[in-house]
Amino acid sequence: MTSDDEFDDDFGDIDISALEAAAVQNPKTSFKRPREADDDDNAQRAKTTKTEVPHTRLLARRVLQERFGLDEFRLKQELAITRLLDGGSSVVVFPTGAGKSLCYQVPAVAFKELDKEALHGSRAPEHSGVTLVISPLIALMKDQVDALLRRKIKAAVLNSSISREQYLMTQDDLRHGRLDLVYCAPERLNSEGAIDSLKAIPGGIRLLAVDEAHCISEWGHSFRPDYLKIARFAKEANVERVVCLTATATPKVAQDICDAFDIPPEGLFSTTVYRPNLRLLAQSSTKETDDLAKLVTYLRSNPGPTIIYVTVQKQTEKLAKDLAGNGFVAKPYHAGMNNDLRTQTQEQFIASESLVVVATIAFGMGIDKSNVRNIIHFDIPSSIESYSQQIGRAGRDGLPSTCLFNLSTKDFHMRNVFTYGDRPSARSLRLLLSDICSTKRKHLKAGDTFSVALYQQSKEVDIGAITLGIIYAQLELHFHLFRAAGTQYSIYKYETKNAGLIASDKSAEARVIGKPSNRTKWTTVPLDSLALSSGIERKSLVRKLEDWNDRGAVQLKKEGVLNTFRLAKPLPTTKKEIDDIVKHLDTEMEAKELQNIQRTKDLINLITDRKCFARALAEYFGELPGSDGMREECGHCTWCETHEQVVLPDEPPQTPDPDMVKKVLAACSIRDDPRFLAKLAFGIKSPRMAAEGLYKSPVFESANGCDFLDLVKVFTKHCPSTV
Ligand SMILES: Nc1ncnc2c1ncn2[C@@H]1O[C@H](COP(=O)(O)OP(=O)(O)OP(=O)(O)O)[C@@H](O)[C@H]1O
Repeated sequence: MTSDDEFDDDFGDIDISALEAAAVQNPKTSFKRPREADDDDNAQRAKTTKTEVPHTRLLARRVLQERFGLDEFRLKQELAITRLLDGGSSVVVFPTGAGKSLCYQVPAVAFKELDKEALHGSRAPEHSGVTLVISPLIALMKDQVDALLRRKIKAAVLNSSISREQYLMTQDDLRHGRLDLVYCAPERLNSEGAIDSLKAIPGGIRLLAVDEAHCISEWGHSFRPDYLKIARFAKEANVERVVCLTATATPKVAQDICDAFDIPPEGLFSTTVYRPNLRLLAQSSTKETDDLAKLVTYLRSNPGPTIIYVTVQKQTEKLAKDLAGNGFVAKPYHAGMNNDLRTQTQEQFIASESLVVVATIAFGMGIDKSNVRNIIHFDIPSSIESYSQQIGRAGRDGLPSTCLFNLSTKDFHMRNVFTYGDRPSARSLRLLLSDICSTKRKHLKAGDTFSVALYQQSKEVDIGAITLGIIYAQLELHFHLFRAAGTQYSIYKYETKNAGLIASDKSAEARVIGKPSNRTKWTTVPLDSLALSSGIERKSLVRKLEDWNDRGAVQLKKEGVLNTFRLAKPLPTTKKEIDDIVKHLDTEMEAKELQNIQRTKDLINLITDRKCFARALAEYFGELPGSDGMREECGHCTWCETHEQVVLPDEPPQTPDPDMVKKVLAACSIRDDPRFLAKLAFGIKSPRMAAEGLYKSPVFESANGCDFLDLVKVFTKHCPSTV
């Protein structure tokens, strides 16, 4: 289980290697970058930089007005944009909804204008280069691209949401320099083919925009190791300049971002998180308090569009129903709902003057609604950063809005489920490393590839999919064992639709694939062995099958996602080498767990301190008193209004009950993993627990009032063979 349903992972991009192969091979679209053109580009880049400076500010304003229909820049938009147009890189830290997107959209359009204006010749339009936007939010990319297309700005997405035809078309557009902006998810940089095609864009990557850039920092609240690959990519692809954007960056996180892309301090443009129109309230309650009644009273006296944040998907449904029972129009929203329903709820919310949406953190990113009147935290957010980002969605129109934090002792259990659930046990790490470095891969040398079915491996080693992804990224980035090379399907089968078309195909690939089975409806194509025996590349065979599918000769079915990795050196073989990696990973996971515990403490301290909330928030993000109009006291938070501390009821964790321990041990024969037993007793799900059918056992969550780490200690005594 993980708290990270904030982002849509792009793991669905699985036929990417085949698509890339198709795009590259298409003779109509293939592009060979002429040597002379490269050289010209470089020379012109050097020349134009000198002449651009006086024009850039005016040009940016003109693009803003003529292409985006807006009058003037906000905050430090103009400073950040001008710096980019002048050839520098920027880090932009503006609050939610402040207008970060324009900081890359305006330059993306302005580059072509700059080229036209340059005094000493210019790049040809098709050599103007592209702005590549990396964002973890697939839905948001699509919304932005649609909005840009409406403004006649040429933009496209490259992610798992698009069809094969759209993908090939976008690749073609890229190769011919027809796009101003292209959006993709960070996971795309796990594909060698995708990296190669981005590197081959004529005119190069003029600007790389990294959205949600706090994910780069290990100190950030949602560190994503794939983000570290962006900086590596930026160097390898010689991107001309970078803009990193985030709504939440402590000084440490901002520094990490600057360091990753070698951006000097003058490239950092940040504005205050202080929002004078937001009234920040907090109230505490005990396990016995009727929180629903309190919420209903609050909503009756604070009408208007409202988002209520809770932690788990089920709770969104229940609370929305409870509120509907009390006469409110309330809807749930979470990542598990189908896309149509999510879109419908989102659209209703945007149009509504009164709708209450009860949501997980999946709701809000990219929702451009100016009159949200209430943001309510009905659970404990994961960090001050998340809290700040979420309250930032209130009152974008500048009108008074309220943010209520309902802090209840009963919510700590769920927060801890997320905090402790993300860390795999040492046993799981050992199993994983033994599996990756198994003897079957002993013969592999640097440059060779190996493939893993991550979904299957996740179950076998009892590590959730997202954590597994993080570990693979660490093995790549910290241990330099291999590099992610892409994803592919393990099984290709087809049903014949037009036997004549297949029979008339005399290509080498068709010969190798052979005749369709006449005994079964579906013919399975053993791609790996055919490629090995024939010497024809696997991707050429895949391309042939896709081609048959496109021409209606067959209906193709693809199953079983495999992630492929290219070795940087032979995999470790000795027990010591493997143990060292396990130890290192375990130490890192422990540090991360402690960091997450501290994040919750920091947030609780902020709410329960004897201090103005708004001021404490601004200080957390490194703002000094007096900066940007921030006063000693905001005058309208719970502290400022009452000068009474919000007191968290003292409800210490229970001591693990020996009877409970006995029951857990009686219900489960596992004795090789104390963390597993502690998770079972505490109520944290895991792939192994699902396989053992233990969720329904009465012992699951039977010790939810205990401290999780106390439980680990108790169960360690019953697992003698583990360290
Ligand atoms: N200078 C401006 N003048 C008027 N409107 C603007 C300006 N800059 C941005 N906006 C508008 O503000 C809204 C929010 O912008 P945007 O989505 O870029 O914010 P953001 O900072 O990326 O927010 P988030 O953190 O939620 O992603 C958009 O409707 C955008 O058109």
